[in-house]
Amino acid sequence: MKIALLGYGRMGKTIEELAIKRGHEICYKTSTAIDEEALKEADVAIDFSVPNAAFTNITMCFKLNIPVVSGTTGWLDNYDKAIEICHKSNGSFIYASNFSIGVNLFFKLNKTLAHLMANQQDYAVALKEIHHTKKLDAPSGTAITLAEHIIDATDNTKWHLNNQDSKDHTNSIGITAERTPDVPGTHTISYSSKIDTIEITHTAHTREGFALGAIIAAEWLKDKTGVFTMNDVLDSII
Ligand SMILES: NC(=O)C1=CN([C@@H]2O[C@H](COP(=O)(O)OP(=O)(O)OC[C@H]3O[C@@H](n4cnc5c(N)ncnc54)[C@H](OP(=O)(O)O)[C@@H]3O)[C@@H](O)[C@H]2O)C=CC1
Ligand SMILES: O=C(O)C1=N[C@H](C(=O)O)C[C@H](O)C1
Repeated sequence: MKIALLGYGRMGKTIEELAIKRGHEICYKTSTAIDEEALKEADVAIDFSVPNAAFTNITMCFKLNIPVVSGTTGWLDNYDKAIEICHKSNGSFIYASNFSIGVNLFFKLNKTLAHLMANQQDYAVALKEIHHTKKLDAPSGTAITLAEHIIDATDNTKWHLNNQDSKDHTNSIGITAERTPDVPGTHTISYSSKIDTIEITHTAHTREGFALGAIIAAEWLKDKTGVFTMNDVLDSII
């Protein structure tokens, strides 16, 4: 498979290494605006760029009819617009806030725990994410996905970033975002009462899990048309 890497930073480089080991070719890589002629050569594009470039990169792939997998976080205000363009141009697209298989299993665990805790009024839920100091967005995309899944199962109606504002936080899940050098990504959900705390944590030891999941998603998407999620990919491989 010929892969174009849109964004050649920490993730782009890790994907390149693993993709070559899986027998793929990196036919194009960029950390700036796309060269359309070069991108046209690709069977699939993988976008791990920056929040303000993701929408342009993704919609360029739709225009050129290249299936695209995106893991870039912090651009989701434009997600619905991207989906509309994808459908109109008969494109192929998967976005995930986290492509790691382990995190996607952790998403399922989080949903199950949220359902169990839904009627336990003595417990307060909280979310914490820790990432490296180079991360541009906070909270992480993964933390937002985890919060959204808890909101779907409980009385909580929104989330907020702790220490950022003093608005009304009734029925809102507080997310603490900590930045520590070199941490690939750690997410914890805790339910605390006066008596005890129930806590689940996913700790990424390296970026390989994110990269491998994105490549598996790209292999899966290559010959399909439509908008998919990582759940669609996992349902077919687990
Ligand atoms: N979904 C998932 O599983 C995961 C998602 N992520 C997300 O992926 C994104 C990238 O993470 P990471 O690799 O660590 O970040 P990096 O900063 O290491 O890489 C981003 C790269 O994108 C480049 N870039 C800037 N503008 C453009 C453009 N217009 N087109 C293409 N590339 C551009 C940057 O170049 P320059 O440095 O010159 O600006 C940089 O090389 C982040 O949003 C992060 O949150 C990360 C890990 C897992
Ligand atoms: O920026 C990162 O590094 C990561 N970003 C993603 C996110 O925002 O959730 C996924 C992973 O946690 C690493």
